[in-house]
Amino acid sequence: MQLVVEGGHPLSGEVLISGAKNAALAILPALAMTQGNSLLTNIPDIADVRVMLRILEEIGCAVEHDGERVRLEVPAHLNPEVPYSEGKQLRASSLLLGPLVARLGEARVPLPGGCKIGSRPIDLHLKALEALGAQCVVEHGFVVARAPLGLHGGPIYLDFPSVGATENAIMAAALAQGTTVIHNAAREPEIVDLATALNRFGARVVGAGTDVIRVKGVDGLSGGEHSIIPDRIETGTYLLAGLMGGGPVVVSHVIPTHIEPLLAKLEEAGVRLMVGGDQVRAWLDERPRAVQVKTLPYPGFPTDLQPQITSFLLQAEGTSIVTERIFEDRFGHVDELKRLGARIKTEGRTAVIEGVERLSGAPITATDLRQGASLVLAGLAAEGETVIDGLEHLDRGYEHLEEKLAALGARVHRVEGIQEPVWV
Ligand SMILES: CC(=O)N[C@H]1[C@@H](OP(=O)(O)OP(=O)(O)OC[C@H]2O[C@@H](n3ccc(=O)[nH]c3=O)[C@H](O)[C@@H]2O)O[C@H](CO)[C@@H](O)[C@@H]1O
Ligand SMILES: C=C(OP(=O)(O)O)C(=O)O
Repeated sequence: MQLVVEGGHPLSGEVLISGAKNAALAILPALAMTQGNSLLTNIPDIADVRVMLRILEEIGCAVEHDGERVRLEVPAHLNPEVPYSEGKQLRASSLLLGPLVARLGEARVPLPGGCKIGSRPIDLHLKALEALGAQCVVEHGFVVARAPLGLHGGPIYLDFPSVGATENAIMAAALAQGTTVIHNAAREPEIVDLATALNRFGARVVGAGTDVIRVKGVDGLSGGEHSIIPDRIETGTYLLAGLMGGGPVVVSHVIPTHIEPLLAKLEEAGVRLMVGGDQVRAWLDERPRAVQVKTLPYPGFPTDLQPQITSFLLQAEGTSIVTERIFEDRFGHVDELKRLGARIKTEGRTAVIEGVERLSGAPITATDLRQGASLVLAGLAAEGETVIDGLEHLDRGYEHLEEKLAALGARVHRVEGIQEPVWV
């Protein structure tokens, strides 16, 4: 499958943002700690969610998935082993470690997959679980965590505010005996959404959204209902997509405070913004100005929007500097963007972008989710056709990508294996 983007047609109009991939992928594993029936709404219909639902079925849950609603029935007995083929496809499969070891006293989870943007160890997850009394080893490709006598609360000090380690720590602590205090916790909105959902199911988590989170363990969790927060990364992606041609574009059903780090940067670049209720409107009256961007844990600029803002800055006036501080290998878009005429140099974790007035379409390859999104954005601005391979990466995290872009006036379509020219 390839995505053909016919560039040079400015986007305008409104796009409805889906539920957050990274919140859904934390709250679905949390349900493995509950017993009974639950309903999650505003679930994004994306490949990663479908894989997570298959995993939940394989460990014993009954799943009904209908568009943006998921009903889950969790029985008293669950299988502690996450199937290898599914588990290794996702980074978020690691988020079943905490719930399964807390509930069953044992978890067997394959070393996770996800975007290849650095080495992505899970040492901080394991250190957190060990602080609660679990013993963790890697055997035959699986992380095995054991706590036959149950977990007990205590202090957890994270060396880095890792999103996944914070989530695993909260979930494990929710069913541990006594109180856990997580220091240097990640503050991302998805952590707050996880805590909100857990509290609805009967957990006692306070402080989510700050760097100290307290969890008082309870004996069990019931099911419940929860609606997933809007996806701040999808929100940013569509704002930037609209701005590739000047806009105006409106993103709806969003939480504007969650994208403040992006909005601040866009204002600096000269973007005009109107924020109201659950909508943000953005447009440009003139060519954007170059800016400096540095990714940081929330509330810093999100690494998951770094590739997309890099594409936006390709056409800015002046020289922009983008520094990636979260992942050591997240410039996979740079070489592909150069094929479209971008002027970028990377040195270590920094990219220096000299704005150009014109990009031109070419065949290019998506190799991870947000890198792929940045190629689509550049393709929208490039003259002629850009043909993008590797759509499976985009499908992991963007719901109805072509339909949403087409509704904004983009000329994009999917084709089955385009015939390469044959040279004789
Ligand atoms: C499914 C999900 O929610 N994915 C998100 C989550 O990934 P993820 O939870 O994997 O990201 P982390 O916050 O854990 O990773 C941040 C940094 O910490 C390092 N690290 C992390 C854990 C660990 O045990 N040891 C360690 O060294 C990582 O290699 C990375 O350099 O947060 C990232 C940072 O906002 C986002 O880009 C991902 O979209
Ligand atoms: C890095 C990402 O996802 P994952 O952690 O699932 O690989 C992302 O969503 O940009």
